[in-house]
Amino acid sequence: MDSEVGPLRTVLLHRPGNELKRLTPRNNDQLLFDSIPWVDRAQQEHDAFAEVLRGRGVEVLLLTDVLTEALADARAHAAGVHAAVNDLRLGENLADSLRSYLSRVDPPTLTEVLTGGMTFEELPAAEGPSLVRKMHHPHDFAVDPLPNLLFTRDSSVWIADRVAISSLAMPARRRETALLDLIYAYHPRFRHAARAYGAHSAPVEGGDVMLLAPGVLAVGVGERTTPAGAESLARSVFADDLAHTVLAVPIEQERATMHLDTVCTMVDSDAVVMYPLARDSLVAYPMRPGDDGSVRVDGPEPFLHAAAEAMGIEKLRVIDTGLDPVTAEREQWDDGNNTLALAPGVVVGYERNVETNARLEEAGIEVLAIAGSELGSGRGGPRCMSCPIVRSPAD
Ligand SMILES: NC(=O)NCCC[C@H](N)C(=O)O
Repeated sequence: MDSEVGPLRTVLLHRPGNELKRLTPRNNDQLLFDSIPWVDRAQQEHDAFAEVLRGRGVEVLLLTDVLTEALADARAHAAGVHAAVNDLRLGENLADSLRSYLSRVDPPTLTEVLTGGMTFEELPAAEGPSLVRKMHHPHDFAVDPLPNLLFTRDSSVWIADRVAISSLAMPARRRETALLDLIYAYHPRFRHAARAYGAHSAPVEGGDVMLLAPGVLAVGVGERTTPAGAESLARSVFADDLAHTVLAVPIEQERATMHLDTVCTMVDSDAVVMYPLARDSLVAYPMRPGDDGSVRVDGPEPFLHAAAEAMGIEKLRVIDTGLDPVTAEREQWDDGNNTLALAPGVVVGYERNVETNARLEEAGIEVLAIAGSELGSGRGGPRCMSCPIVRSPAD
């Protein structure tokens, strides 16, 4: 897979489950949601999203299915138990008894605990007294839920035939990495996939990584991906000969622009949709392989110019969303720029971004509009909710 827009063949999604039912007004900020989603409706919206993809011939893999399949391997099961139990939170005794309980549950039950978490009152009955159990509120989490699994884009990234497990920046998301690691290490379909980059390196999140063209990557650097993360990703893809240029693109360190794909996504082989305010201000630091495994850095220079040059095209077209600043800001917040390309010139977008979608259509881009009133409460659109695994070449 070497582009953002080549016909999408296989994608990894996560149908939201019980982990969303754990969100309350007290924990939603920490768990990176802006409101409390209506879970049944979020599931309906997600099912409709998956149907749109299947209707266009895309094979949809669901994260809980592949996780459960992977957990059938005893080594994966042990790794899953290890990932669920936090000794520092539970203390030695409770941690041991939870480990011993989980090591006996079947794969679907372990998947449920790993994704939906477990509260202290849901812990298996205790054998002896435990200060930890006594002093925690019954609704405290013994195992944290992972509501942001929904955004499969961020936790792993396929570059050519290699998979990079992200190193996630926010504490609420860090354990996602362990689940993806387990899927790619033990699922029969993936266990031979070669790795790029690594989960224990400096933070890089998939929403910041864009495959602009074969051999050319852009990496947003801001609230999530750090300069060190972008540099080591570049080093890793250069060493594996997966890219000749990586553009590090600084973005505002704010919630509204947490990833590069919140302000810019590709809609055609030579075109992007971009938040109007970013259009003239985005810059790039081009990185190229230097001598002896070093990374050469140039710039900063205007992003659009650096991207076109690295892609070997005359110009990277920006679809003019022509919006007034208030509409632009509203639709950016609602993931108007966060489209998922199914093929060159065909994208999925949230229906609520009426103006952005209209401008895309006027520019000849087909927009498959989906409902996202509940899905969007975690601040992510169709690109965030999808991890492409296989795309055909764009041309
Ligand atoms: N690529 C993306 O922009 N993903 C959206 C992630 C939203 C999630 N609530 C987060 O804050 O990480």
